[in-house]
Amino acid sequence: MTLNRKPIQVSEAVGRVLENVTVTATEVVSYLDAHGRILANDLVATHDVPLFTKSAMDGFAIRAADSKGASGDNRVPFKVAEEVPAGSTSDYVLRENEAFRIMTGAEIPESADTVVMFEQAKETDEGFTVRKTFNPGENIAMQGEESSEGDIILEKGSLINPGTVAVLATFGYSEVEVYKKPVVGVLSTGSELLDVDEDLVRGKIRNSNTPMILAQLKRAGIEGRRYHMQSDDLDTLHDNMKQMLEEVDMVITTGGVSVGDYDLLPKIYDRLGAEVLFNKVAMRPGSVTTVSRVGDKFLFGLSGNPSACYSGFELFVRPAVQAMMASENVHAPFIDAILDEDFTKPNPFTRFIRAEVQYVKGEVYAKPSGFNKSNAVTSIAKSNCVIVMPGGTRGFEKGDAVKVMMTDVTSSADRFGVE
Ligand SMILES: Nc1nc2c(c(=O)[nH]1)N[C@H]1C(S)=C(S)[C@@H](COP(=O)(O)OP(=O)(O)OC[C@H]3O[C@@H](n4cnc5c(N)ncnc54)[C@H](O)[C@@H]3O)O[C@H]1N2
Ligand code: MOO
Ligand SMILES: [Mg+2]
Repeated sequence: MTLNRKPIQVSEAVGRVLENVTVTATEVVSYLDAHGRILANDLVATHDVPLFTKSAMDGFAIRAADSKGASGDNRVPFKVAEEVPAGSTSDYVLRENEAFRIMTGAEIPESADTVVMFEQAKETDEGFTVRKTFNPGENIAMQGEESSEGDIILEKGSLINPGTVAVLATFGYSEVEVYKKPVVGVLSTGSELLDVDEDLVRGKIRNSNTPMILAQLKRAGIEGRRYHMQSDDLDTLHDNMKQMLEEVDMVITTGGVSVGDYDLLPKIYDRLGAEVLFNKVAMRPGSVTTVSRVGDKFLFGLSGNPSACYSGFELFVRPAVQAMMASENVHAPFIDAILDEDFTKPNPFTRFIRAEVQYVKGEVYAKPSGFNKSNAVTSIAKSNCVIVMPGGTRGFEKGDAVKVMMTDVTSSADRFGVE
């Protein structure tokens, strides 16, 4: 184990992780299970949308020419010849001043070319009258106006969102080829750790990292596999991790990556013959975060301190998981915000501060979410983002511009966004 590790910049560390990604194989899933997955092929339109020229309104379909010259003083009368509800069609050919009573979504019969909304017509015993000249195409959705058969609607690598699911259904794709979700194993190390339902005893604490990471994986759309936490015993830990490597595509451990007598991960990477991509990053917290590789499998050695562990996941694991599924957009959104309270500590390394973003009158404010040391756990719970302060900077003051990495886009303002 080397005590003098050489720190690399965060961006370089992220880059090294992404360079080493192996994309997962693909599988075919039901369109109903496809949300959150990544398309393995271009999604191609199997027909025009709209599929046929249809009424966009409830009203009357007429020949526009028949309304010529209509005005308030000279209302032009129409007679209803047939009804066309949505889902029905008609081959009836309109004669002069005849109309279809037609509903939104119904196919426009060949002989009609415009639709008079109910609100634009005055109903009479025989039909209705209009008070203006209609142009062809009014209140009509034209076949193919949105997209044409053969169009690429979404490219390979796109995230399947609820709209994509609707597109799959539109085009009759009941199944879709997507990239497999990596199988991710999570193992916390530390002889001080107890399980959630164990009684606290002197010198011990409950394991909060494993469940936190399982939740972070869930937020990234992955069902992680929980491994039972391990004491700091070299042989057992080694054997367990070797076994894990046979069962999963990616191993996440927490704790034991620093330079303490019982920080065993460096020795285990050695024994496993892992290629260490980096073991020191110029960041706080989580400077000892270590990422290595055995074959095409990543081992993420996250720091044991909860805040460092959390940030390490968001910075390195989340993009890696996305990239393994061939996502085009692997990074969290970074936004500009106004710092909402003084932060006086200098930042020799890039600093990540769990924080809360709020939108106030069109401005974005970010405020540290409480006690924020590496060992903090409560500030993670109150955060929806992480403030990034570049290395080599002095303290920041309230009102300064800062960069913010969003972690939780489901968080929202306390009021509805429009009056
Ligand atoms: N001589 C030095 N000592 C330390 C350094 C250093 O550079 N030189 N770095 C410090 C920093 S910074 C950090 S961060 C920690 C990293 O420690 P490890 O990643 O080796 O993690 P552990 O030693 O196992 O645990 C650290 C801390 O976190 C608690 N912990 C661990 N696992 C969990 C868990 N699953 N749930 C909740 N809490 C957990 C553990 O009890 C310790 O308090 O090293 C510093 N030391
Ligand atoms: O690695 Mo530690 O979390 O920098 O404070
Ligand atoms: Mg340690």
